[in-house]
Amino acid sequence: MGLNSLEKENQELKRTLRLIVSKAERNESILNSFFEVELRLLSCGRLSELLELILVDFKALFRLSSVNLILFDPEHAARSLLDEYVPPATGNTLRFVQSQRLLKSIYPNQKMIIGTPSSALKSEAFPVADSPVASCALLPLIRQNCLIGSLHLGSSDASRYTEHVRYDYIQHLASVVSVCIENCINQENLHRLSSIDMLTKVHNRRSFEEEIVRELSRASRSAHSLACLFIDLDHFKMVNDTYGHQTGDRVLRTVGLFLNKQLRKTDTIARYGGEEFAILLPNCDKERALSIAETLRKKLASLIFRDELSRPFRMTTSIGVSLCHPEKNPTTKLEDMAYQLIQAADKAVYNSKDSGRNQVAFMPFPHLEAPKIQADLY
Ligand SMILES: Nc1nc2c(ncn2[C@@H]2O[C@H](COP(=O)(O)OP(=O)(O)OP(=O)(O)O)[C@@H](O)[C@H]2O)c(=O)[nH]1
Repeated sequence: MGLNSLEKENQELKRTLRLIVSKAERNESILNSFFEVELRLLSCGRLSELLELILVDFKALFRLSSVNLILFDPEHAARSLLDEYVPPATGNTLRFVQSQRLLKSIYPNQKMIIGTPSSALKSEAFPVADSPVASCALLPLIRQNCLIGSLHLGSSDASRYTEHVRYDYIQHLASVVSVCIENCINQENLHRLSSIDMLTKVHNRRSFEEEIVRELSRASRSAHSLACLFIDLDHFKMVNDTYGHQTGDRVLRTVGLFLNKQLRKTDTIARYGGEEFAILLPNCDKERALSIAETLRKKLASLIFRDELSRPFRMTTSIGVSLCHPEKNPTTKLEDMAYQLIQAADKAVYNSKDSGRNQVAFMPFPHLEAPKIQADLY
């Protein structure tokens, strides 16, 4: 072999090596970015955060023209967690289905679909008209052998997703997405369950005590006041004794439902004790808090309850109101402030009961017991 041809072969080998190295570097960078995305997926604590990552960030991170997601949500477990979540408007959609029919028709054998979508599949997978999708990867989301959703990655580049290439990393990503979706839904529902009162479906005491600190912090940042109402049912023992415990339970449920309907979404309603409800009204001054308390008192007194035999009866309530301006107490710890606000509202209820029940009483914050006068000083 001549020197020339050796030189040529050498150059050819060097070029091939450069190609292999650059391919390996590209693969490594793809793997690294997938690894990063995986970590971000796993660190999402809320379903809304996870969906934002999938529907918005995936598009930019993977240079896609469209990302769409279908979730199988037969019992509204996911939807109920997304009350305040607004899905992205452009190009990407989030759909919930109550039956598996659609998912099974897309994935008859639970395998991912790669390539140029037929127009029927495209309109199903990328429903936003004019989505510039020339090739796509449709990934079944599977948990315990059951289709829980479908993730659609669309590219305007026809050669991006082709049947001739293996896409193990995307398949792996779909498995991680499936686990994360299931985890977020379960965790959030569990947290919700542990913070609601099972009988009345309003917040429980533990959740109220967390919420009051959060609301005080919010009020402090925005220099607003926070009003706290305690509502105690009058002579509730008599309701139990006269009409039975089950009727008593129904009264509590009705009151919880009623309070939920009366108040704003930003207000917090909790069952603080047996027959005592607590309410937080953010950004509410004294006059408004007293007027809301008076309206609730009147409306509650006009509710007609019925016992097991359909006998009608009414209930009255004693309501205590207090109010706090956290920014005026900058040296007090939020936890202490919360305790004092609860104490003040509770004391106000006590005064209302003392003055004959079925009325609203106000106790200023901070509520300090009058100092006891010691007899031997006189
Ligand atoms: N049915 C039912 N009763 C409850 C529940 N929790 C507490 N209670 C009852 O609520 C009653 C509260 O009685 P008291 O503390 O004497 O208060 P009251 O009879 O409302 O009297 P005042 O508050 O002084 O007007 C007790 O009989 C409790 O058994 C519950 O979950 N369901």
